[in-house]
Formats: sequence, C-alpha cells, structure tokens
Amino acid sequence: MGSLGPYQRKHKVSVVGSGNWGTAIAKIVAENAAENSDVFDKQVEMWVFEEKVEIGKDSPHYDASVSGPQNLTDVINRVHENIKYLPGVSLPTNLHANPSIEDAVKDATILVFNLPHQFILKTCQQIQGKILPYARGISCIKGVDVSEEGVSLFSERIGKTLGIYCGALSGANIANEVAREKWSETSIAYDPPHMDSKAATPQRSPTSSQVDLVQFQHRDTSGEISKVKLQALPSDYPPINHDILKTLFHRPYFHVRVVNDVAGVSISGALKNVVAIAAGWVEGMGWGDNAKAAVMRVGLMEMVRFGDKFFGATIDQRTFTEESAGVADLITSCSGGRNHRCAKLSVERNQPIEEIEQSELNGQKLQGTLTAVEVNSFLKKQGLEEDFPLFTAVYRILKGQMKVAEIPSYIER
Ligand SMILES: NC(=O)C1=CN([C@@H]2O[C@H](COP(=O)(O)OP(=O)(O)OC[C@H]3O[C@@H](n4cnc5c(N)ncnc54)[C@H](O)[C@@H]3O)[C@@H](O)[C@H]2O)C=CC1
Ligand SMILES: O=C(CO)COP(=O)(O)O
Repeated sequence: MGSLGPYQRKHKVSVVGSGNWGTAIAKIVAENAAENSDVFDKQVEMWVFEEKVEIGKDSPHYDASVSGPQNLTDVINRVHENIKYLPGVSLPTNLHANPSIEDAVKDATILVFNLPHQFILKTCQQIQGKILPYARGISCIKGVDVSEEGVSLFSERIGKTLGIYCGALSGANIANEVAREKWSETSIAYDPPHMDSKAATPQRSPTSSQVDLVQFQHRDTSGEISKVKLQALPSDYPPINHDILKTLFHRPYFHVRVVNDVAGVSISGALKNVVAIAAGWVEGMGWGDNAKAAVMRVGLMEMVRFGDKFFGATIDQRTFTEESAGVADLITSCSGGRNHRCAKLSVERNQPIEEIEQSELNGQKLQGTLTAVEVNSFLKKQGLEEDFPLFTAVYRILKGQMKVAEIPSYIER
C-alpha cells in the first residue's frame, strides 16, 4: 500500500500476548509494519508473559555457551522464534519480545489484544492510565465476559477498562496453519463512534488534547450503559479506519474482511469453542462424521439464538453464515482446533479434559471449557438452560453430571 496522505506521524503497534495465536498475529502485523513503513513504525512490540525455557541439545537453537533455563523473551529476540508457543516458525526481526507490559504498550496507537480470555482483564488493569489516551484496540480473544449478571464483549470490557475504543478480530484461523502461511480468511469488526471518521480529514482542527464524551453503544446484557471519555486521534496520524486495519492485518496468506458487527464477530468466536468440545467428544466416541455434523448444526443454532436473544439489537445475524468468524470458524474448530482435539482424546483415553490440556498443550490454554461454565452460570440464572441444550449438555458433561452418550437424546428434546 502506498502513502496514506499528508500525515506526519506513524502508528506504533503493540501486541499484548504471545501464545500460539498471539505470536502468529504478531508475525502478521510485524510483516505489514515492515512493508508499510510510511504508515507504521517498523518495530512492533509483543508483550510476553515472561517464563523460563530450556533449549535442548537437539534443538537447532542450542547454544553451548548459554547454560540452564533462559527467559523466553531473550530466546525470542535472539533466535526470532517463539520456541514454546509457536515452534518451528521464523518471526520477523522487527518483532521485539518485551517482558514489561508497561514498556510494550506505552507508545502504541494501535493495541492488539491476544491472550487467553481468563487473563485479559487483569492484564488491562496493569496498564490502566499507562497507554496513549487516543490509542485504539483490536481484540483477537475468543471468549465473552460472562457472569451470572450479564454477558459483555471483551472488546467492550477492554475499551471500558482502558478508556479507548476496541474492535474485534476473529475467523477460521488455526494459528499453526496461519503462521505457516497457509491461506485463510478472517473477519475484523470495527465500528467506532462517529468521531473517528471525522478525524479522517487531516485538515480538521484538532489537537491531541481534544476530548469528546462518547456514549458507547450498549451491548451489555445487564442493562448498564457506559459513558467513556474517548479522545480523538490527533490529526497528524493516519486515521484508524477499515482501510488501515486491512493494511495492518491483510497478508497474501491471510485475507481480511472488515465489517461493523463487533458483537456478531465476538459472540461466534467465543461460542464455537463450546460446540467444538462437543464435536470432539462425539468423534472420540467413534460415532463418525454424521454425528459430528448433527452437533455442529445444533451448536450453530444455539450460537445464533444466543446472539439474537442477548445482543439482538446490535448483532447482524448474517455474520454467523457469511463471515469467516461464523460458520467457517465453527467448521475449522470442529476439525483441527485444540478444544476439539483435547475433547476427543479425553473420551479415547477416558481422562478429564483438563488433564489432557495439561499433558498435550505445553502451556496453551483451552477456551471452550471455561466458556461453557461461564455461559452456563448466566443461562441458569436466566432460567434458560433448556433453551440451549447443547451448551447445557457440554457444561453437565464437564461437571460429570451427564455422559457423552446422552448427547443425542438430550439435544433432541
Ligand atoms: N491458537 C489458535 O489457533 C487460536 C486462538 N485464538 C484465540 O486467541 C486467544 C489467545 O490464544 P493463544 O495465543 O493461542 O494462547 P495460548 O493458548 O497459546 O495460551 C498461552 C499464553 O497464555 C499466557 N499466559 C499464561 N499465564 C498467563 C497469565 N497469568 N497472564 C497472562 N498471560 C498468561 C502464556 O504466556 C502464553 O502466551 C484465545 O482467546 C484463543 O481462543 C483465536 C484463533 C486461533
Ligand atoms: O479459534 C480457533 C480457530 O479459528 C482455534 O480454536 P482452538 O482454541 O480450539 O484451537
């Protein structure tokens, strides 16, 4: 992409998270930052939750002069590979692994959040008041923030916690495939309040101190309406809009469609993980593809019903069928995802899925197990468990209150 116009400042991009998907997305944005150095600062920061790693003698990265466990960040910056969470994939040299979250985010105008959902709110609290007030975010997290009281989108929780606008990215994107540059599609949802489109004209008067009070569109089922002071992006930066997000995320092997439906993109990404667990169990039973297709059919219906019931006013139902974040993600997750794989192994080995997660994933985290429990606590409080029989069955099987063999009769009721 060529120059975006007469802007004097470049966007600085930071990725918060460095797991399997966190690192794959960081690779993508670092590649694009390097290729679009008129718009983006070349160096991309990636915050790493620091830990020690050992490099075995049989590894190509073994260095006899360095003995014992090493910091993961030091290893990533030395060998340009995340040997723990994305082994075997070379990372661009302009991607910098940073163990300090405050340092990693302090100058960023675009923050990409990519962590297992259980860690995101605590992580955001660590950087409250320490980011640029006019930064914008994209959440790649597949989960929803659910409590007995209500369901809210992580993009909105991040936005509220940090006082910024945050969109969402989700799609049929098994990280190991994307990182190896096998073609896939994704959906980015970005629909900031009108002030950002006004900021698209560099002629406008505005300074970094301009503050607009913006009422965020309410998508929280608890009924809470939040007002967030959203600061306009200074006009010497290229506007953060659909075009620039495409420039940042689209690769020849990673095709991006940018839409406005943040709720639809987020909800489908979260709920498909619950369905993928059921699909894995059914496959583990040796019941075959027809059975798995039945679980996926019912699961998709429940995803759509959930979105309609709790986010009806704001969601675009077409997202579930027309965007990568919908049915395409459901299909890939029920074939090659970790939730599916661990659930399948748990039936085959007659072992709890948490034990399989521990033994098979080397620190990566399942999202479907936690989401199933969180969604159930909300549905139970609403008296709606029976309206979502597959989600309820997944919860009950996880809790040992039902058996996988009961799924067919339970979801038919
Ligand atoms: N892996 C995949 O294929 C895809 C994952 N996603 C979604 O992306 C999100 C992030 O997933 P992954 O990057 O795959 O993570 P992951 O499953 O690889 O999780 C490991 C990450 O969690 C971090 N971590 C562990 N304890 C932590 C703590 N206390 N605080 C902060 N971080 C901690 C680890 O340092 C590591 O970076 C999830 O919501 C997932 O559903 C989305 C698309 C594809
Ligand atoms: O979201 C994914 C693919 O789009 C990956 O799903 P898993 O977390 O089950 O691997």
